[in-house]
Amino acid sequence: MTQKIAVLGAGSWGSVLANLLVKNGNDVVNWTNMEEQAKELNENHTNRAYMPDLTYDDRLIATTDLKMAAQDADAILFVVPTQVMRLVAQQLVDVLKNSKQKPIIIHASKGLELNTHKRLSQVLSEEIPAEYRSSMVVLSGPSHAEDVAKDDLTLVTAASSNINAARKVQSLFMSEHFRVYTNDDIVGVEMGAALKNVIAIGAGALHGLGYGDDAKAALITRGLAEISRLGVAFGAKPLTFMGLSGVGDLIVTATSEHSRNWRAGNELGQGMSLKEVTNTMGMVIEGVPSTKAAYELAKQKKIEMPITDAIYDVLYNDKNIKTVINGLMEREGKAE
Ligand SMILES: NC(=O)C1=CN([C@@H]2O[C@H](COP(=O)(O)OP(=O)(O)OC[C@H]3O[C@@H](n4cnc5c(N)ncnc54)[C@H](OP(=O)(O)O)[C@@H]3O)[C@@H](O)[C@H]2O)C=CC1
Ligand SMILES: O=C(CO)COP(=O)(O)O
Repeated sequence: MTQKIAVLGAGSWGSVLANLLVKNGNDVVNWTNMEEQAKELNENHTNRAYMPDLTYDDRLIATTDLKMAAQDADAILFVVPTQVMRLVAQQLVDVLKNSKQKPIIIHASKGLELNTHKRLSQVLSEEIPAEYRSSMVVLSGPSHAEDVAKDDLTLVTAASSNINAARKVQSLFMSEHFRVYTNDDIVGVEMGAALKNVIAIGAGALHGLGYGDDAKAALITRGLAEISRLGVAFGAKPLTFMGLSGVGDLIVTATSEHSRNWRAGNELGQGMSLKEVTNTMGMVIEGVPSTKAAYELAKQKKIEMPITDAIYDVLYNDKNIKTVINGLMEREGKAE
């Protein structure tokens, strides 16, 4: 049965997921806060600032009217940057109060909220009262908008404590190019998603400085150990970090030139300042705020995260990258 789906956020990932959902036969409205962007998507079927090479399906409708997008929707997919998720959820509540049904709330963003350190499903649950939603599902995994836009092959995870809701989301997104697994560990999936961006900045920096494959493999492996340690301290299942939303997403983000986090690290490694990097990226670099949130969470829980500490020092204390790498290598010998 055709489902009415609102996709909130029309950046690279939001617009490409909206396009996928349309191609899967759903009625999809993509909400953006920019009039010009909605007009471009509706009239030219392009979104040049974010996905310059893609022509979108002409059945995709874009709007700046949140009520038109989300009222009476079967599912609402949030794909806005982490730090504005709460704001957008607050805007949505009035629309939901007047809706005839309770939608499934899904998000596909990756990060931790600054100050509260909360996961995004926690933020959404706090802002959207349970009486206005049916369930909460997280979509995550190794998935670059650039690859999905080309109908390359992508495999992700739909995580929820409500397995029926995860299955419903699985069926909404599955296509011959896009395969979805279900998972019941929402904590592990969200922690893996947020923390891999931190390690990807480090991997990009190693590349920018000219380090070789051994160094990158070591960073990814020891980075995964840190991600798992912090995630497990918050109740995640250790095995989740071995799956698509864990090591899978870490591999793609820490090695792909499509990754904004990897590219940010690469530019830092080549000597650009963080300000220059963020000003020129034109898209959200989630790993920057998530590094701060992860650093503070680790301190709170007394979890040892030397790589995260080192990346925090580079981003927030203006430390030299080579100096922090030397510091990591000179730590006392340990058992793996
Ligand atoms: N790109 C990808 O391949 C993937 C991204 N993700 C995740 O998806 C999330 C979104 O990323 P992505 O699409 O890449 O980001 P982009 O930077 O491409 O797009 C984000 C969009 O959100 C808009 N936005 C910012 N603030 C608001 C607001 N208050 N209300 C409405 N819209 C707003 C931005 O507008 P403006 O530019 O004007 O600020 C922009 O259009 C991130 O958490 C990311 O980690 C996950 C998997 C893959
Ligand atoms: O999450 C992603 C790939 O799975 C996208 O990562 P970037 O935000 O670094 O581009």
